[in-house]
Amino acid sequence: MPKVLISDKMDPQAAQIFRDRGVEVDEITGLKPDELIKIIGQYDGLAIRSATKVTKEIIDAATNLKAIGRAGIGVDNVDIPYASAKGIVVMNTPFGNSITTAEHAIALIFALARQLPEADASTQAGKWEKNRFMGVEVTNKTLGLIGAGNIGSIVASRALGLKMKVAAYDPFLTPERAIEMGVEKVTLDELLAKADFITLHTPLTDQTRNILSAENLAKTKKGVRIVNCARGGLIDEAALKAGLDNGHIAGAALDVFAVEPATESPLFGTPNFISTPHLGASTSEAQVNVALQVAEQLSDYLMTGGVTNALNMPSLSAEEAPKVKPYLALAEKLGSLVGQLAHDNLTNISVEVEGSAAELNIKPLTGAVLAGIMRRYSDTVNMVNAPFLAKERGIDVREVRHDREGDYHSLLRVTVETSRGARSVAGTLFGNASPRLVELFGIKVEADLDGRMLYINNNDSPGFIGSVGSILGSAGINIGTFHLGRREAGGEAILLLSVDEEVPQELMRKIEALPNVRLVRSLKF
Ligand SMILES: NC(=O)C1=CN([C@@H]2O[C@H](COP(=O)(O)OP(=O)(O)OC[C@H]3O[C@@H](n4cnc5c(N)ncnc54)[C@H](O)[C@@H]3O)[C@@H](O)[C@H]2O)C=CC1
Ligand SMILES: O=C(O)C(=O)COP(=O)(O)O
Repeated sequence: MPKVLISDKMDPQAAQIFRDRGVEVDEITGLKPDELIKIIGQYDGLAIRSATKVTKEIIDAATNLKAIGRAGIGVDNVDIPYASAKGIVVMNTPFGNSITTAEHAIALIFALARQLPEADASTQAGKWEKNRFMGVEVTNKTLGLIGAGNIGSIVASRALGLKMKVAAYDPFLTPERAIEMGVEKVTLDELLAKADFITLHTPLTDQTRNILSAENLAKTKKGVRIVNCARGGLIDEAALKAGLDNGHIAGAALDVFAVEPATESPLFGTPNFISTPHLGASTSEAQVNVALQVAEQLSDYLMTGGVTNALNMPSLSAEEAPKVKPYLALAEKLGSLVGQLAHDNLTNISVEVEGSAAELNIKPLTGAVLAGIMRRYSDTVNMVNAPFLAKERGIDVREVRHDREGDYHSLLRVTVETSRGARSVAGTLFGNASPRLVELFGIKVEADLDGRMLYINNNDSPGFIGSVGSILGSAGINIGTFHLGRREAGGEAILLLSVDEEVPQELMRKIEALPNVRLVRSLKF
């Protein structure tokens, strides 16, 4: 039974879903990194929010971990490249808390416009400072939206409802989408120059880090009010403090900080500064959404192989997964066969599907083929990290889907470029379930690729099979299955044998020394 650790505070429905789906679950929150390192090795899945930092050290200790599920959106607390290299799927729940976070941004816009927290504190202190708290209307003001994705779009629609004008800066926002959203697409400098309010809704990346730098804050309109419900690190906090102190910035509201938990900050106590402790996603509705989703996604992956919302792997629905699974096994076996036989540095790999295989999602199949091929470099390779390893090695991967009907109801073909030209292997599923090789380097040969095998490439000649059989037999090596194929009578032939134990080197050399032998290889599946 797979085992999952919930390491951040999550709605209890998450644990219930894991149990209902047959996944064992522990809920231990507030672990320090060294405490997490000690226990993470026993888990197949890890469910987190933003508090758990999944660093290289944690991943190195996570020797059984197959998937990390983020109950929320931002995954900057997970070292995704390292998780990918270790073959761990990283998933998030990209929509579950977006309305809630957008609403928090709108709440902070109003809180700034009317200085609600300070007015509240003053009133409750018995001061009744009616004249101190002069606010501004948001109607007809320009909201500068940095990042117009899921949350940014919801903020824009709410702001338009409040009769604000919305100017959006997002390099990936198309003019058509901007029209559909009812926003003006602008450059960052245009936004800084015209916005009365600025709200940030981008992930934290190398491009967005410090996007509101001291230099950019200086380009803003005097009296600007700034909201950040996205990620700390997008704003230069020291420059923000200076802007508030010198009156250029009329107000700022931060839900997120460069260092969290932010228990101290030069910003604390600054007039017109509002803060909340990373509450953007904290509503009962959003927390139920993300908890249910993450538990379902992780259980699907661990129990059926279904992949949803993964950031480092193609999606595969839970319905599709059982259909694709036998093809994944076939794809991996064909990849492994090619990897073991073509010893060149492979630079071009093509994966072709036809018949019923052509109706499937080809991406996971390609991942499995690559995993099979790359296994000769590393035994920790899997469908998640294989495409990354292939890319790292500069391998060009092509996927081809044929509509044509061939000799088989479905066919998967893997072709690699070698110094001796293109070499290709093909296979099918028997009874829709058992992977079967049907062609090896242009020669028709039907074989199961299982366990230990011996590949012999020879010139077709009488008595050859008998000599191989007697070499193995006299050494007490049992032959399980025997598969033959040849180009034409007397031409190039292939012998694929399954053997019950490893064939020692001296026997391999004996077979190599037989007349008409071109190549002998020991294979393992
Ligand atoms: N405070 C909180 O509790 C929460 C914070 N968030 C954060 O909100 C942020 C936005 O989330 P979503 O809208 O769901 O993400 P999203 O991926 O849907 O949208 C992000 C947008 O940023 C844009 N973008 C990327 N690079 C950019 C750049 N250099 N300049 C301008 N725009 C750029 C993208 O094109 C995309 O449209 C994320 O950082 C997420 O972690 C999300 C949920 C809760
Ligand atoms: O979903 C996100 O990106 C968030 O920032 C929410 O963080 P949280 O789950 O509340 O720790």
